[in-house]
Amino acid sequence: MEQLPGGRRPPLVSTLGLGRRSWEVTLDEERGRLAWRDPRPPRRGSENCFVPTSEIIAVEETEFNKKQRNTGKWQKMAKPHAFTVYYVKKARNHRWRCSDVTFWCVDEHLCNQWIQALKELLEMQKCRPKHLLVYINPYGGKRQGKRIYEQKVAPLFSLASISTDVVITEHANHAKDNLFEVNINKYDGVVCVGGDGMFSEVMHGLIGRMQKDSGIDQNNPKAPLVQCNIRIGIIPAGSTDCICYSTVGIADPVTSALHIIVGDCQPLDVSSIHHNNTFVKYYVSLLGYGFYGDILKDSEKKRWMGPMRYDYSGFKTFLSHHYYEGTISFQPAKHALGSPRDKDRCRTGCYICKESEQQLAEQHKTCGLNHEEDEEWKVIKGKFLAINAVNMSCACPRSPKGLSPAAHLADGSADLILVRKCSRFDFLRYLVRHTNHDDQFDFSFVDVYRVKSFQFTSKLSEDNESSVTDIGKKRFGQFCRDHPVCCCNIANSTWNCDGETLDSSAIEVRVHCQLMKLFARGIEENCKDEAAYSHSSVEQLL
Ligand SMILES: CCCCCCCCCCCCC/C=C/[C@@H](O)[C@H](COP(=O)(O)O)NC(C)=O
Ligand SMILES: Nc1ncnc2c1ncn2[C@@H]1O[C@H](COP(=O)(O)OP(=O)(O)O)[C@@H](O)[C@H]1O
Ligand SMILES: [Ca+2]
Repeated sequence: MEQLPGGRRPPLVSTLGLGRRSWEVTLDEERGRLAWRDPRPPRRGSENCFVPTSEIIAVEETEFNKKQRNTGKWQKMAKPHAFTVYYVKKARNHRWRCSDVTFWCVDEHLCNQWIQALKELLEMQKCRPKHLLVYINPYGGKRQGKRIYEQKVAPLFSLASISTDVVITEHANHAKDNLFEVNINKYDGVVCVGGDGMFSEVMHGLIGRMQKDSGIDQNNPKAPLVQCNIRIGIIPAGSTDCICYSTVGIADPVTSALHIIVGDCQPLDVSSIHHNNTFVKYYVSLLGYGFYGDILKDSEKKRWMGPMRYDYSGFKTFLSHHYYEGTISFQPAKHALGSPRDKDRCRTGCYICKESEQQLAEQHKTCGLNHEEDEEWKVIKGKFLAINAVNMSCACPRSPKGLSPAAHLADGSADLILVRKCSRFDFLRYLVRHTNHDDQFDFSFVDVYRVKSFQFTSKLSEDNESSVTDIGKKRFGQFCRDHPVCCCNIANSTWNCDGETLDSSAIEVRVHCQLMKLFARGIEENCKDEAAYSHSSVEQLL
């Protein structure tokens, strides 16, 4: 076929059958779309449809079955030839579905020409994965991971000619350990079926593997980490599914599978946590001390309850109303363009994240020569009900705009939210704002900072370093747990790190801009959704 300058072919235009009518069908490589138009004069009910070629899932030759042939004018005609195009259909609230359209014509050659052209176009989409490594946590969320993958995801992968190696995990850390052993170069991506904890495991495997292969010591908190270019896809089958929801806009297995198939790519900030120059963990969504740490610790004992455990432990933790004393020091993220109180949200193609990407590229050119150490540290001492450091909005079905609605996925910063000691009623007002449109930071007892690194030491560990003996410490802790009404918890809280608990309370955290990539495109700007969240009854009471 003749080619236009730049190697592109002229549009392919044919009159093809769709249902009982003839349509004008155009495959326009330059505009990147497949369109079909009812050529009759416009009247009510006549339609124009188009699909971006980047959102075509597959094309297949279709056998006309007897039933179709026996209806209407088929009987009088020579055997029609047909092909079906499977494509992404965007529904409400960021949900994607696989839709299809079947075109037919009598000319076999024309039909083959269409199939060939569409297949070549799909071949040209180099960002699409062909071979994936899949890890399924069969015990995540409502224990439906295996069923969700087999029934909803595997058929779509096979339709899109993606081959897979599937590992059903047998124990915690199975996926992580496996990622250190496999021939990772064989794959175009890794898929995890599970919740935030399962994602975290896969991410640790991949980032750890990359650093090991490059000879980077993860225990060095200042080591410039090597970016991980193998994308991770998340099929949500967990309890909170915050990472999936915050990067796609919905926690829906079919939607996520389709983002993987079309080869979307969303860079993501990852923060590293160290304690005494020893690597502890990475995280991408929430690192929470106090309220969210206590919920997680209590809920681990109630895993049998499934996702409900968070409601149970949430209520219990709210009533206990413990606050914790400590010191936070942080370096403000001066490089970042946005602020946590911005009205604008991080959406697909976010310019603030793009700006950070450019800064990062510049930094790589100068071999990472920045003088972070010289930059100012701010120090805050206080009594806190919650300390939440979020790398992304942390939107999830329970909190549709998240803990920091204006946080960015890939700007190299985290939002540090400090909720100081306040009354139970005020803390409830704050929590309710996780679920409605009101500003969560508009309280005298809540402070928020956009940071690139921070450190925390609890009052208890500060004191320990100087005087109290281990035995005395334990007794003191015990004493206050026996008198929960006093709320002044002498014991430490626990850090909730992407849904996993940490052993140490004193930590050092650094944001690594765009350290990894997901099969996602961020949340798309879309006016027909963002439907008003159902207002909770609690909200109406306040
Ligand atoms: C009275 C109104 C109370 C409203 C409470 C709103 C709760 C909003 C919860 C937002 C939590 C987002 C942060 C996500 C954390 C996940 O990494 C973690 C682990 O998720 P996983 O179990 O692995 O899916 N889940 C929790 C609850 O800590
Ligand atoms: N086969 C397994 N048995 C037990 N635990 C597992 C298994 N596979 C993964 N895990 C662990 O289960 C934890 C929670 O998994 P996740 O999928 O996040 O579910 P949930 O969202 O319900 O917490 C993760 O920390 C992961 O390491
Ligand atoms: Ca960020």
